[in-house]
Amino acid sequence: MLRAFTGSQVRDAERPLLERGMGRDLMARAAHGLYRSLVAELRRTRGGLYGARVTAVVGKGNNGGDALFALAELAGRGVRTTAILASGSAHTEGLAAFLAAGGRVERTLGRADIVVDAVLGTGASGDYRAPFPRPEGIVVACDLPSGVDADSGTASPEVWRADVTVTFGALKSGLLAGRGRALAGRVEVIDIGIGEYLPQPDVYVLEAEDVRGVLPEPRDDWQKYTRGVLGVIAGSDQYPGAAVLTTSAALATGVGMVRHIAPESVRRAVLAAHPEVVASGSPEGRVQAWAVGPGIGDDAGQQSAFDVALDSGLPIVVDASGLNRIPGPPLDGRAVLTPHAGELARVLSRLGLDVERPEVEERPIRWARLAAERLGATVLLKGPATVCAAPDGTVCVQAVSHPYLATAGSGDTLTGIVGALLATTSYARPVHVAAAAAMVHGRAGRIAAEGGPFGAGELSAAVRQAVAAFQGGVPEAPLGAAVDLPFAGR
Ligand SMILES: NC(=O)C1=CN([C@@H]2O[C@H](COP(=O)(O)OP(=O)(O)OC[C@H]3O[C@@H](n4cnc5c(N)ncnc54)[C@H](O)[C@@H]3O)[C@@H](O)[C@H]2O)[C@@H](O)CC1
Ligand SMILES: Nc1ncnc2c1ncn2[C@@H]1O[C@H](COP(=O)(O)OP(=O)(O)O)[C@@H](O)[C@H]1O
Repeated sequence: MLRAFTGSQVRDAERPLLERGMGRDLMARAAHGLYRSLVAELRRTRGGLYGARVTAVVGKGNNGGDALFALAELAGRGVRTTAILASGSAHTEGLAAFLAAGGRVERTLGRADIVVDAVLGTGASGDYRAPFPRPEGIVVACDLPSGVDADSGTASPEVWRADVTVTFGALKSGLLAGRGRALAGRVEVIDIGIGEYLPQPDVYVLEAEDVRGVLPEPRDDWQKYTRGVLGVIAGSDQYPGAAVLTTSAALATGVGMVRHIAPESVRRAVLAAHPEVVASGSPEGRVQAWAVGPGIGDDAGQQSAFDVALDSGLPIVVDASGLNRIPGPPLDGRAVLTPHAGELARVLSRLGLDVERPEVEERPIRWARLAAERLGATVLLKGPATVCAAPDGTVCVQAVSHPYLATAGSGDTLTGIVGALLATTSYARPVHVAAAAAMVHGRAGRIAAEGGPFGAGELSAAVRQAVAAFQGGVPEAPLGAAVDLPFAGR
């Protein structure tokens, strides 16, 4: 599991070392890490350092200092380096090292293979105005894209989109969610030796092996009931397709049985697609978990089935119109709610918090965490990155996804995946179940996208492949020191 921290958590972790006079060492490690990333980027894009030009736009703080020392190292390798002092002054020692190594200070952005954005890092406050429009070529952000808030991921309008962000000490929460995620590009974390001073993380990111730990491992002694039965309350005469999508996804994720509750016409549609489903008009028979809400609209029978499911005290995932029917807090700790930003804004408004969809999109971690704490349930907030928050404040952010997932019915698929995992993994925490489900869904989206755009009806086939890939332990992306945040800003 990767761990991410707020900007102030990282600054607090640096403090004991700064007090011991190690500030220069920390900056040297950060600068050397940035230098190495720039070398790798130059090798990747132009085959080597010979004849390369790198420009840094630097602010007056330590963020600019990091970049000046990094460029001094590059200059020592023969790279032509220029710096633009965005606020007229710069970190004194950094500038001296840069000039001594042959770097030049300019006023305008000329041609460069890479432009380093080092105006502001964790010391940013208030609105930021970039000194120039974003250059066309490769931008590498030093610690954070200047103007991105390290905690929330909110960003001033003019922030440059980075191709790569080289961040120091630890992954920052603001690079995982909100606009910060889209602006950061690929994120590389440089260890500067503050690990032992870091507190409890602000946010976690599940990796492939964590997802494997949540997925049930096939066992010889399984039988369909012990493996896990999922009750699905989905679909109505108005929205029959949602029931097909939810049950398809649950079956593809793997369950002992799906019991489906819906009006007759919907049951017929589900049975035509999946004859193995056990269907009835009202909740009956035992289940280990419930998936409730997709396509139930205002169907009175489905709504009272929902009440039965809620009263059962079993693990439950609630989506779509089901979210309008959740009772006030506290909910059962095993409940998982799966709103998108608009739905979460409505849920929060019912709790007396006046918030609109754009605010939720801007600070997804904050609002998901607040909703989970207030409701006493796990909240899975959907969007380009999926934020899963537990009532105790634990948050997981999963960014493996594909923009083609933004298609009608893709959320119904996710509900089926969450439901299947709730029914079959009694040992995992709901917040980890939710995050693992988001990973399966996101990876399925990527697999499906290999063949071009798709409708949600085609997603379940890819869900099976995603589950198989996680069970086989195939890493999705270079996770660990480098965090791949796919499609960010592209
Ligand atoms: N603290 C440390 O020991 C280390 C810090 N490091 C680097 O230092 C950075 C933090 O350095 P600083 O605390 O000097 O802060 P920054 O370099 O992020 O910027 C602070 C300066 O920018 C100004 N400023 C703030 N918001 C602004 C805005 N919206 N528009 C214009 N100017 C604004 C401030 O007045 C201040 O002078 C980190 O991001 C990281 O890059 C690294 O060198 C590792 C070690
Ligand atoms: N831009 C995007 N990039 C990647 N995934 C997205 C994006 N937008 C939405 N998603 C994902 O697609 C799904 C959409 O769910 P939802 O909005 O509930 O759709 P529906 O209600 O039509 O089923 C969610 O899992 C969400 O995280």
